[in-house]
Amino acid sequence: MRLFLSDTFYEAVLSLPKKIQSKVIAFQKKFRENNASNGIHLEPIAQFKDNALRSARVDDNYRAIIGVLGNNTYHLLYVGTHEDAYNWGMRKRFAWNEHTQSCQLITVTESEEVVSKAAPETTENAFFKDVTNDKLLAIGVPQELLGKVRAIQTLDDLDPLDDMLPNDAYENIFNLMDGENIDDIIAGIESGRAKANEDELLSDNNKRRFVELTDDDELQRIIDKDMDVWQLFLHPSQRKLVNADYKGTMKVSGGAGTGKTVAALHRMKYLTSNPNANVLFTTYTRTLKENLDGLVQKMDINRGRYVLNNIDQVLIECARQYHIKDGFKILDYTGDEESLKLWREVLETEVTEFDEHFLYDEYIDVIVYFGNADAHSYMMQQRVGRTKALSRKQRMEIWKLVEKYVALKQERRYIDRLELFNETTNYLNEHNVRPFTNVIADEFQDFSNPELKFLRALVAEGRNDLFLTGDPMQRIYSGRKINFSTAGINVRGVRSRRLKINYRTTEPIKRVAVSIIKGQTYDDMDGGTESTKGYVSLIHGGEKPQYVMVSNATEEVTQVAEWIEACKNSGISLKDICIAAPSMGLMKELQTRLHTDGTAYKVLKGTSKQGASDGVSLCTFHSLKGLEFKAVILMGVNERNVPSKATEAYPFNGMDALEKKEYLSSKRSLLYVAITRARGLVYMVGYGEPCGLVADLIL
Ligand SMILES: Nc1ncnc2c1ncn2[C@@H]1O[C@H](COP(=O)(O)OP(=O)(O)OP(=O)(O)O)[C@@H](O)[C@H]1O
Repeated sequence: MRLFLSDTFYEAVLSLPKKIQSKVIAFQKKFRENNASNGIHLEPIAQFKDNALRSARVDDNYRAIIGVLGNNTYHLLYVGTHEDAYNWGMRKRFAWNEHTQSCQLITVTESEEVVSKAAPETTENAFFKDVTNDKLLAIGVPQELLGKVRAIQTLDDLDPLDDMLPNDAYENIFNLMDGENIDDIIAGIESGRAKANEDELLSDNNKRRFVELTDDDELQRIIDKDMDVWQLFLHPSQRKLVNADYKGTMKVSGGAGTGKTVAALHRMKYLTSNPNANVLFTTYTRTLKENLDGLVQKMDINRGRYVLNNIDQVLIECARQYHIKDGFKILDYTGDEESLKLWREVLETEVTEFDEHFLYDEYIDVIVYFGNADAHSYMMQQRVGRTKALSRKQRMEIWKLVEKYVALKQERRYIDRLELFNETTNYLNEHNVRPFTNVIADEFQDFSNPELKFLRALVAEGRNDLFLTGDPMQRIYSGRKINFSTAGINVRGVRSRRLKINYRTTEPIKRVAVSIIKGQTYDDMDGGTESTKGYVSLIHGGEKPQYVMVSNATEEVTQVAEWIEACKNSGISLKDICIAAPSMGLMKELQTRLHTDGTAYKVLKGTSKQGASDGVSLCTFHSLKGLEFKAVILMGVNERNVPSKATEAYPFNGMDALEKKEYLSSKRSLLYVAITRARGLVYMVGYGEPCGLVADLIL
């Protein structure tokens, strides 16, 4: 007998009390031993519309719903109280789809008792009037729903079908309506089918929702380890990416919540199955690294085969190991005024039109960024992103000042952060030292070119060298332009893939998030543009995000307090709620209010969490990156803090056209990031001029 566990069953088990979970494990063992035994009561139920579905007895109160395929293959589909399980089973059909080689669950509504097998005539306005039935079947549309699919005219007609259609068919239809070519979709399905002589039940397409329980204790192990759904079930597009060998680098992009980090984690598991592996998993910020720590531990990976660190720590350890700039202090403009001080010192004895800010930026953004080692290379350098044009004479003058600055730094034993990246990269390349066998980097959009070059140098060029995951639409640090080719990383053509299924947010949240970035062009970081097409949300239904404008800060706080109360009343615990604002300063009054109300909270700042661990989280929009919550409340959402257009008011003073464009784009991305952290609810509030990016949400 073969027994499969479905994602729907696993999610249902996880929501049951521990005592019942143990009973489900015991039931599963008994079922495997002898499913015909009296205690199991495996039987069809008269109210079920599908003969392939059976009920089985877990205990007096609980029932499992089992899908039967052929004589000897059973699928655990759902478990719940007697009433809950029957209600579930009454609305489902379970079938093997030969086209996609996967089991499908179709939801039938009350009125769908009799489903027509024949597809009606296609009307003139039908969206799929030029698509043949064969092709619709090939993308997973069940025969019985062909008629309904054929009747679709606009995306709004797809909405009522999202519950009814199997998930894979829904995604494919959405992508088709979003402009994807049907033959490409069919090719994707084809590649997820089992190869000749392989077990069809173990095709990538089927493993997305069904894993085989190969021994009696497997379910127990899965539950005991408190495995998350993403650990067990991978989308075929994720699975294909992570369990493959590549000639070189692979870049994986995708909108927020499309499972890029999950893919990166599974990739690490795959690569560390090699006993000689020494894999680096890195990301830009320390906060993200902290979040990843917990996830990596869940993956049960051999500790000796990987290093998990944020990029700065990798640099520091590498420089220390190879004695690069031993004893030097690292300067960083954002956190340290020291480099500006050094520039001022250089300027004390010079007469020049350039000030320390201009020189600092020119040095870091051009000379260090592009690794100009001498005057000649600087003279020839294209100054991408810099707006002030420079004559040859001015460049010569700057280079002389740079030489003085570099000498002064050397004397004081200082090094700029990005410079240390360059020096360490040069050392690794010159000595052909490659500390890692493979490098995985998450959130690639945050890296700068010197950091990417460093990543390139950490691993020998070749098979499975780099695996980069990220989303150009989430680039929230303006001015940090990257280009893979310039960094020596080849991600052209087949070496770039996109993930499209949003596992995190509901469809209404995703729609608002997409509307924020729609119509914008995003650099794919390799000379092209990133597509914003084909981004399907797996979680259909749910509340539309709300945006409320109030008159002042006090009313804003009152509104937030009301939303917290509403969340609590609908069963969301405080730790699943996050309140974020463009800056922490905007949340002072809220903190006082939370104290008065006795609402527990914690402040997330960098890697630290101060306050009640089970309280509401408070943080800035920036700190929301990489996190996720059931409910996200955003404060301070107005045109001043999150501008949609360039006006001379507010923060634009002194910016040139390019800087304004970059600034606006980074604010857009920031709001996109903030909204997409929510799994279920998004509330926004502000006072003053409404933010143009979401103004249409105001009722
Ligand atoms: N195959 C899967 N099955 C179930 N859940 C998944 C799967 N892949 C991802 N998820 C869930 O979707 C959510 C988003 O995943 P993940 O963080 O990997 O996305 P991401 O693309 O890195 O997101 P972002 O760019 O917004 O940070 C997480 O809750 C994750 O557990």
